[in-house]
Amino acid sequence: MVLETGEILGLTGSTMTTLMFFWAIYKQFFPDQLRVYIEEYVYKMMGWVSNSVHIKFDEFTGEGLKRTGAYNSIRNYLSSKSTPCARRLKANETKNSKALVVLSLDDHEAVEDEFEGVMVKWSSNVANTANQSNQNGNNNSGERRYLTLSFHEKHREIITKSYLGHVLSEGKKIGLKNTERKLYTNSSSCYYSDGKMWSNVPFNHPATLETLAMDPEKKEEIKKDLIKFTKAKDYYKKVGKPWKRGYLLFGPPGTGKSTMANFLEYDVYDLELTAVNDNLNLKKLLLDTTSKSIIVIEDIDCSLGLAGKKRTKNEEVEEEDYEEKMNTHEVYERSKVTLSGLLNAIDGLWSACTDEKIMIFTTNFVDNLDPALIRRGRMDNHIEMSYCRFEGFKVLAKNYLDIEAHEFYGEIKQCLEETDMSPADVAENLMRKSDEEDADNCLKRLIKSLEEEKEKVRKLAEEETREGSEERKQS
Ligand SMILES: Nc1ncnc2c1ncn2[C@@H]1O[C@H](COP(=O)(O)OP(=O)(O)OP(=O)(O)O)[C@@H](O)[C@H]1O
Repeated sequence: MVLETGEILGLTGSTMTTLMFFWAIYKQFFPDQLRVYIEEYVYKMMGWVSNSVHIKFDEFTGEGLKRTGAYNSIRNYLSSKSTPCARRLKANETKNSKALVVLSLDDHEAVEDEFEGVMVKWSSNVANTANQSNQNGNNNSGERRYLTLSFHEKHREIITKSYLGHVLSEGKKIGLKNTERKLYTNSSSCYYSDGKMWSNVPFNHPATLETLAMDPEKKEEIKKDLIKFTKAKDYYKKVGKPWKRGYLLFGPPGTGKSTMANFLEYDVYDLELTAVNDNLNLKKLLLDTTSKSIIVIEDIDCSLGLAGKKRTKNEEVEEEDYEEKMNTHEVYERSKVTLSGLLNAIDGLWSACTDEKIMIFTTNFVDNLDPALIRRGRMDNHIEMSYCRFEGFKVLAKNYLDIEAHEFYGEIKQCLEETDMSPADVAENLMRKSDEEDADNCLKRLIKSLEEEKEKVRKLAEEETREGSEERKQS
């Protein structure tokens, strides 16, 4: 029997009407709670008759209070997969995000993904749970969202052992990239009024490794070292070391030591040691930092007082005496963090509690530091930030004046070799004082300033020689 087109359309129409009728009855007469059970049961039955495996990821934890980290990571991962191809996306306004809205898979929408030649399907689902709500207000309409991963039974091993780990770690990375970076600071009262140990502000430092004036080879080395570290999770695990790296940046003021903390897209914890009450609080503060973060302790020689410095015999005795008094609460006026407290905090057991930590210590006087503090393993990489030389100057001229060559470059090169000027001072001279000021003027100002500096040093040296010879005469 061959059906005419009209008959086919009629048949389809009446089937659709019947289905819609039953659907309306089902929705109207079955209580929400019962519908959830029925839907889950049907879902299970489908699993029995097909070869597919389904894994469900709920949006909220069992108590319904907190969105699960896994759900967030998967949502981020799927956002990157679905944005270019899914037909229906949802725009979510999220706190602390760089973008105004973050796109994700809309409810009842699905997207396919491929991993090592295996195809999987992700779908975004909603179940009605009228009486369940949570305190976040995100789910107060009584809807429970979940993501379902479906794949063929024969790929169970690769999916559970490799694919899921891949999705979670990629999603976490995407989340971090999308999140606004923060700069954290600690306070002397230990806890802020909101009960937190750190307060934070959005951190949008414009400096990058590219804009930093320093020897290009050294810059490349640092870049490679940082990138190697960020990818070395498995290596650190294999050799049994916590995944952390310490950098000691030393050199004169204004050479970019503090700015260096900016070179990974990580949150920065600017730890003010003088505001830390004691060793215990230092540990608590460090435990309260997140993974993938940079902890900066500036001017470590000044922050720790005597404790961080190389000591003479007398000073060692004084220090022991001080520590004893400190334990009996007799002195309060100095930073109460001791050298051993700091060493413990850097590489004690706590340091294995969170992953991917970078510690940066800066100092103007590296020779003053106790060798225990800066030994390799604690401070893995010692980087000298030095005065501005010609290569560094070229970077600054490009940044500040948009020029790559100039007739004054020869003269400037020579001056920079004969004079020690910090990149901060060179940059200050190159900064246009008005919109109209041209590059020639800025470069002339720099040359004048370099000449003056050279003259100052020459006079100082002369004076010192004179004083030396007078002393010799007298003795
Ligand atoms: N190497 C550099 N390249 C580009 N700009 C620099 C460099 N060094 C310093 N500057 C400029 O000088 C400012 C101060 O630099 P920064 O605070 O990083 O120096 P520092 O070495 O930490 O100084 P201090 O020892 O006094 O803390 C920076 O904001 C930046 O504008």
